[in-house]
Amino acid sequence: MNFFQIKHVEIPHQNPPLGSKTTPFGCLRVNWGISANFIAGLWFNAFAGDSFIPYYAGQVIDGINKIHTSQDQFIYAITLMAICTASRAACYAMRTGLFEITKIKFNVRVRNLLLRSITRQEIGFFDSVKTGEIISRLSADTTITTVMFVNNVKVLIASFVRVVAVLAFMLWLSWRLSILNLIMLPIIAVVSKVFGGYLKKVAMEIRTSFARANEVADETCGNIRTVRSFANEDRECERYGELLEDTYKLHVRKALLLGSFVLVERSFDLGLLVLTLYYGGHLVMTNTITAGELVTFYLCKNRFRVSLGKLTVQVYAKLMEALGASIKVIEFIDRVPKVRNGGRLAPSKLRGSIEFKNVWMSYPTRRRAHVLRDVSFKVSPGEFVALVGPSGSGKSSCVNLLEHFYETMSGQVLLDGHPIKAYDHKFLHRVVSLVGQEPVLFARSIKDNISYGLDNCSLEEVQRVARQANAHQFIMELPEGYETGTGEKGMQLSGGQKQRVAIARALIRRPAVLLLDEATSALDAESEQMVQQAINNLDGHTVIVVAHRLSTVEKADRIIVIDKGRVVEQGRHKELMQREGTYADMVRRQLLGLDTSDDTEADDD
Ligand SMILES: Nc1ncnc2c1ncn2[C@@H]1O[C@H](COP(=O)(O)OP(=O)(O)OP(=O)(O)O)[C@@H](O)[C@H]1O
Repeated sequence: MNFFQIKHVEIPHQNPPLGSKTTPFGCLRVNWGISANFIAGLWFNAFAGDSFIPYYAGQVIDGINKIHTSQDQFIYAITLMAICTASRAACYAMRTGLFEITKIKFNVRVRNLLLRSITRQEIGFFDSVKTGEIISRLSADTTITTVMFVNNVKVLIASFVRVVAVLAFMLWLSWRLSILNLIMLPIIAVVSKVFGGYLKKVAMEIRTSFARANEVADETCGNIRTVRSFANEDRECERYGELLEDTYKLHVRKALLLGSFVLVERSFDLGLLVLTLYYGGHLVMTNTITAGELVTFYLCKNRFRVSLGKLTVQVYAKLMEALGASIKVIEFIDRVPKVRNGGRLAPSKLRGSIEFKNVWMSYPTRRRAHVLRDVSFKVSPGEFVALVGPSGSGKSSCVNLLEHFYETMSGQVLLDGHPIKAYDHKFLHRVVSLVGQEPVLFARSIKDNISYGLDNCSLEEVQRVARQANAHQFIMELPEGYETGTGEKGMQLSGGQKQRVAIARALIRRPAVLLLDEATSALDAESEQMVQQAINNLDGHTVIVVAHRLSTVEKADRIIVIDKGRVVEQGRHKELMQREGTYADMVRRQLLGLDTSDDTEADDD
């Protein structure tokens, strides 16, 4: 952990190996040139400023006493004092500039490492950690960590050097007066330790409390339409206010702690001042030291106390506070994802066969609820398969496994005979494309949304897939065509338009496996039929469709019926209708306009 060793901050282009410790404190690079100058500057600063200036101030006093016999000592002392002051100012300027650069470099590095680590976490992590907390860690906590840390390391080094230099000078001036001043050190150390411990705890609570308030603000602003439609703005603001009130109370606790600490420290200081002047006056009267030396000692003692105070209150206590804020940041940076994307398999050709082999699954947040139970089925290359079943039966969970968002508890999900996790992360998501239930678009142009994650995609290619997804016509009717912005999360498009853009985004990758999870649910019958037609015409792609509207999957090569996490039937539409089982019942209920979406919650085992 060397904070002077900064040449440049390298942001790794590749992810650091999983499990490797990547704390920001360990990754600053070395520039010995700057470090050496820097340390030398600080030493000189400390010596010149804090030892020689008081020394020559004392010499000036003694020079004044002898001014009637010679002016030399007086002039000499003033000249050297001026030189020391100028050098000190130059060193101070250098130190300030270097630390400002260090601070921003450190901040940039911590933020980069944090986002890089967060985006590598498994999807289950985002089920339990809310976006508001992540944003809070990324913004406020990284700033506190880096600004406080670097600022205090600056003060720590400067104060430490000053304490050592000034103490040596004080001992040289008068060991008696020095010892008198040193007896307070152990007491201050104990007091600092106790207060520092409390401060670290409060600082952590403050950060967590801020993160909670941020979660509410993030949720409210992110879902403002829902909040407005329930006229719940005031309630949300009250919730936010209550959480901020908690933060305020914690800040009051911190202020009281700091105040008490300063009070204790200043009381020691006052007692010591009286003792030093009393005993120092006695030494001058007995001709052990001169009046000028007492002035020098007094000035040195003040600097010693200020520096020691900084080492304790400002540095120790504030470093503890920074540590409180940084614990979560470092924890997130060092977190090893529970689902590893460490596969290396990336064959040049993928046929697109899929097999679920005795798969059991539960979500990390509800370990005991099995959402898939011994699920087994096969999908051949180029087959069009539909997953149907009541709401909550586990259809999307199958899709989640195929995307390697989660891992199975037991059993295997195979793609072309290899476990999904054996595939390279980037390769897998190029050959397996998903259009989810609520597709999310990014706040950029339609063209950029369709070509998301791909480099050098031509407009012709984008238009080709947009036509396939039945989106071209509505896009051309927009004021700026393919350059039209979609707004945050695609809010400036209708649900059906969003779905068509999302389908085009999946098709442009020419995936070997296309997963459509209720991807056409927001389309009108005509658009749905056209998109469906396009999907049916896809050649050489394996297509898995999750659908509630059973009329859309009648033409599927195979329909797999899932109920309560188990495969209960499979076959073509006709076969299943003849079987008079769950599927036939669902179709009949839908034809009669009855609800088929009775929830089948996973049972706790
Ligand atoms: N991220 C999650 N964390 C915990 N439980 C989840 C999560 N996602 C889904 N579940 C639970 O898993 C079960 C199966 O959900 P899944 O989304 O697979 O059902 P589905 O058949 O696709 O339902 P629908 O047709 O309504 O989309 C449900 O009980 C659901 O509550």
